[in-house]
Amino acid sequence: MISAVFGKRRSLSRTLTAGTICAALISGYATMASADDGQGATGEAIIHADDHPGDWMTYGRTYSEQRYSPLDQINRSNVGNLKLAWYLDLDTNRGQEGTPLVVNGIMYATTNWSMMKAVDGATGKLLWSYDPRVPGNIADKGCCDTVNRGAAYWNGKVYFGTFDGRLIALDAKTGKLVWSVNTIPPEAELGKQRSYTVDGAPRIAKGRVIIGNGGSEFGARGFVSAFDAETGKLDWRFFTVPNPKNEPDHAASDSVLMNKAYQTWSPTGAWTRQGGGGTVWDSIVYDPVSDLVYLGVGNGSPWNYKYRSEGKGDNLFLGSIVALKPETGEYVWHFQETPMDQWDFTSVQQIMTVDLPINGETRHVIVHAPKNGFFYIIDAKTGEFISGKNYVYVNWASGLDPKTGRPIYNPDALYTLTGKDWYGIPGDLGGHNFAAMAYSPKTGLVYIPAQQVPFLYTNQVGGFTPHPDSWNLGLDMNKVGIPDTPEAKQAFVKDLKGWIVAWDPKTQAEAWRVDHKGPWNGGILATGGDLLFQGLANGEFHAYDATNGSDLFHFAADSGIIAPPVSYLGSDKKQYVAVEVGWGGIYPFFLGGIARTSGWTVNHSRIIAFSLDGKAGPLPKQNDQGFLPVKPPAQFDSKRTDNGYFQFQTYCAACHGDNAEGAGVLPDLRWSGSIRHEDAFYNVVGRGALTAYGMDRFDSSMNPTEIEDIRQFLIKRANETYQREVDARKNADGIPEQQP
Ligand SMILES: O=C(O)c1cc(C(=O)O)c2c(n1)C(=O)C(=O)c1cc(C(=O)O)[nH]c1-2
Ligand SMILES: [Ca+2]
Repeated sequence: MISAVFGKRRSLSRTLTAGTICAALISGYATMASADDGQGATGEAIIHADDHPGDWMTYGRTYSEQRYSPLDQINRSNVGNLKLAWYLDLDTNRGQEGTPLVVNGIMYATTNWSMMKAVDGATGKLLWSYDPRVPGNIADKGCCDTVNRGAAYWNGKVYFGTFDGRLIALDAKTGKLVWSVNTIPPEAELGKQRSYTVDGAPRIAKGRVIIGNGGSEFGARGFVSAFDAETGKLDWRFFTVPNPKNEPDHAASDSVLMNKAYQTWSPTGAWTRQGGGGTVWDSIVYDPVSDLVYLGVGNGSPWNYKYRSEGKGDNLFLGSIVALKPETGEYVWHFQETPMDQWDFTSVQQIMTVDLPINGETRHVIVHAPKNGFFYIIDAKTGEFISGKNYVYVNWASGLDPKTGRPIYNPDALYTLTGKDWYGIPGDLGGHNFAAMAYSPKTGLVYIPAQQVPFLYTNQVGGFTPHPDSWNLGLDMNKVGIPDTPEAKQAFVKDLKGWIVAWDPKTQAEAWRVDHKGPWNGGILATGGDLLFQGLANGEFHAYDATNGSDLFHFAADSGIIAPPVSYLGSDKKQYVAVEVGWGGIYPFFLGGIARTSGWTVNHSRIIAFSLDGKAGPLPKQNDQGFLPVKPPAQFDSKRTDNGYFQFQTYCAACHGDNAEGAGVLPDLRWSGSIRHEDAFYNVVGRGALTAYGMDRFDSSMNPTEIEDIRQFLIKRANETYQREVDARKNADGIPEQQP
């Protein structure tokens, strides 16, 4: 890829060699004049990332987002001696999903609640931090924890999105604000059913900062915006689903939406009120070889295809990769992986470009492992489907049409059309979610943090009824949870799996795998030392042999890890491997107690960094008991608990856990002091006593009787589960016995 870029830009390489770019960066002349091809000095430095492999300048290290570091001081023969070099405690104990950037030895890490920390990569010393003060009451405007996946670097500035929709540029040296813009235009905010949050990392192409958003579980119409990196001025915007009236938005997407996409939706489905979805909440990739920006487009809103689009049409561009021109946002091509989405099958998962030998020629391709469970190889220039094969077990499709790549549906999986429940694999969390995969050019393998988490899709009966302040899926929220019987739980837990698939894209087959305890493990880093690094849900950090998966090193990080590691050189020229530690994201939030089966840890969020001569370990011992069961009030009103369950599953479960069992990130409401008194509970849930901590007030979505019903339900659940939770604290793993 590098040679392809160099070949194309010979004029540039004459005037500005990779060496001078690197030297310019290191001596701080990052503001040097842009090169003539519009990439700018930072763009060239990212394109030539392998000339300064000690940096990690963009989300996936290179524009190809392979998450491969050529560094090899740490390798298979010495990784067994890896030691903790430093750790930095974070000020939020929630899910940490960030990929830190490293430029000239300085780490820029974003953390939960959209905070940014600049840290000396060799010592862990905090240089500055920035808190954009996201209001606590908007945590429930996003589906999946107030996470943040990372930053972008350009020309002496660092950029990141905030959960309340801002894009912020800071001076990389001082942490001072340079500019801040609201990325959500007023016309997109259509009341309480529409909800936008920003938790993905921005990417920068040719001086434009491109950022998307999330919200399709509530009601949202997806779009990305490109802002001038220097000024923050809006350059272009691209909506991923049509305007409900098929009118121009005066955006870059107008022509393709009106001429191509609108016809793939029914004119009067619920999408016209609910936005249609298609949020671009994770992957946005610029490929300098094809000179295109790729968007990974998300699921439909509402999920229910029968309600959303009256069961008609493919619903472009849901579940698609869309390619745009970086300068204008003009549409170039698309490839739809999941037509007629009704499973939350987002295609936002990391888009990676590689050069692969295919039928005797080297082709520059996109490789993609979206939620739907298939591994796709697509021509990066044209979007032509080359091949696809399932990388996990799937039951919704028997395969892909070899010519078009369209899924061959299992008719039973189309549950909104059959009207019958569907136990889908993958489920809504996908065969692979945001946890990044990696590719090693040395082994030719793609390493996917794969998982199996089934989901019972059940239609909402009686038509689509949206609720403000709640997920609006068109599904029956009373049914999507797991019944609290040993049989139901055991059957479900038996189907939960998490592992690394080492996937050979040349043969479209699994080469080998490494099994984990359960789903929801961290992203993967591959290195020139023939190593893979991955943190696990059970709080361990591992190094594996990239050629065969042998486990070569592990470290007790004490808290679940979901973020991807990075590797870099510190100012001392030593190789470090670092990762953010912190259990959270949607799996423990929504699945609650069930998620504990991946490994039960108490969340102490940190950044940890390793080197061969580190002297900081092991980590200090901390409370590993978590929220301890408290004997609940004995009395509850059993006439109110059914409605309490319905209200809980509708408004509370997505953060506090299915059926009121927590997984240790947010308070486990069964043991909360506030369930002891009606007023105390109403003060929190109805009047917002804890908004500063992320707990919104719900008095505009529920009346006091409904809120009291929830309290009665919580007391019932606390009584049902108290003894088994007390007993579980005596087990080695803290998981109640009947959950094997
Ligand atoms: O449809 C959306 O807009 C949207 C947004 C997000 C998000 O912003 O984090 C997630 C999802 N969907 C989603 O489907 C999903 O599985 C998911 C997991 C996570 C996470 O960070 O744990 N976010 C999201
Ligand atoms: Ca989604």
